[in-house]
Amino acid sequence: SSTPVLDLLSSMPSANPPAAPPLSLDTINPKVLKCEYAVRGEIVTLAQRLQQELLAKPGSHPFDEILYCNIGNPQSLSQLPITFFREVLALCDHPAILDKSETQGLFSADAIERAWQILDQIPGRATGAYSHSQGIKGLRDTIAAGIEARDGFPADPNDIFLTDGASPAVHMMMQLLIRSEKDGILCPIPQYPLYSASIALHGGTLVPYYLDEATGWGLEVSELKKQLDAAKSNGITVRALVVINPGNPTGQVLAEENQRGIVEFCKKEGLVLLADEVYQENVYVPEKTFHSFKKISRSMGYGEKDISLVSFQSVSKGYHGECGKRGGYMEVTGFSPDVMEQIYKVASVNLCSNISGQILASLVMSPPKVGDESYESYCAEKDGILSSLARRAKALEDAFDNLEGVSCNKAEGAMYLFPRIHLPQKAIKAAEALKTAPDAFYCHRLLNATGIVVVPGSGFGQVPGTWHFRCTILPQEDKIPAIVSRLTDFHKGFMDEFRD
Ligand SMILES: Cc1ncc(COP(=O)(O)O)c(CN[C@@H]2CONC2=O)c1O
Repeated sequence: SSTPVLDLLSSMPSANPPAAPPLSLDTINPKVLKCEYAVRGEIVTLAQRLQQELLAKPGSHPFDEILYCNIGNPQSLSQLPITFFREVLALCDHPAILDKSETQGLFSADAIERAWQILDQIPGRATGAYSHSQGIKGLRDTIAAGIEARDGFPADPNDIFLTDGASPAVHMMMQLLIRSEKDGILCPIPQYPLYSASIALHGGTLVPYYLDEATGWGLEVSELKKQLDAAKSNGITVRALVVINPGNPTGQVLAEENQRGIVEFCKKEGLVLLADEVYQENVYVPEKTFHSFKKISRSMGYGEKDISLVSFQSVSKGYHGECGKRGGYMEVTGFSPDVMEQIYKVASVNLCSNISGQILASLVMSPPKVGDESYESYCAEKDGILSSLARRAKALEDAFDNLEGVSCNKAEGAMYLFPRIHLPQKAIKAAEALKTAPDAFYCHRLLNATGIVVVPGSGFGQVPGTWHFRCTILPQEDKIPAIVSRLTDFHKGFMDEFRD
């Protein structure tokens, strides 16, 4: 029966409904409030303010420039992009010049050939069009071939999702895995705070496992088991294990045997292994080699039916450092077809990732080969960047190690150093008086005295009672001596002021 008119009228909104209260911290999603991302936290905000003050009033601070050592953003610190990659990108984005005779003189023959090859894989040769939601199939074929060449085991292009950097891929997996706060994700401590932020945003629980600083940030399977059992006893269902290899902020490169133990652990406990491998090209010590978890698991005889493994890659790191191009992928293996369909559905909500990032991801996984015209120049650029990063890592590691009360593990890989600072009680009390973490207090004082921006260890997590900060190895080599002397002078003054 129809609803009586009176009911309809009473249910009609009144002519002047009360204005909705303006949004406040009390009325936004509490998961957003809980989320934190220290890499661009309040130290960086202060640095940006100081930078404005220096611009407005040169000489207003005891330094003439801000040195951003807080973020792994190589090209913001003058690192040059790889010529071949940029040639291909430019040609793909303006195909009209491909046919011009003068182009032959401006671009390498193999870049022109690669651009044609890529454009032939894009419907309508239009880099301005939406692509397949997993990314252009031809580029996924290239990336799969690159993974196979790296690992020696098959890779399926249909397992690859091209994303706007690794970050959205991580968010997608957290969205898939976390059903409530009762779902936990095992994360390393110290960790890259994308993970703690994403888990918070998706309403899950971060289950910490501590890397062992005394053994060069070793990852002990016994620690994984201990933390897993503790979480279970608190009613948490642990869904996945995050491993960052090479590590951020810790810089360690896992030994193969350690990786095998981790794969066994995930298989035995039924955990999805989330392998963050964005620094796979950043290994600086001869005694370590990067092995993907895909390669390790397959070499143990574990296939699709034995372990669920998601591997993340990015164009932001390595020797290419193309952070702003927002390229990357996740290779999703060991999931059932119907779950893969759900992941595809979520990817399709964002339509597709940006095409430049997709092209770049394919170039990173299939760079110039022996015999290509660009091969020698490509190798010179790549080796030049990586050997310089290795020298900078060593120089800064030695500098930190020479500071009173500071110890610094070797940066075997990645782009960071994470020195431990043994702060005097006087400094800790001074920090407490300011209601700030002791390492944040140190970083603030460092910034105000030298213009050097580093991130407090509390932004990555650390064993309670220990204090660290993270410094990138990215400032150009000619700036390293000035950084070292500024840092050393500051630290001496700080310790003179607060020594117990
Ligand atoms: C371990 C790790 N995973 C994923 C990402 C995300 O990379 P995308 O650019 O591909 O999204 C980063 C970025 N590194 C951050 C950014 O700079 N400094 C850092 O610690 C990272 O360090």
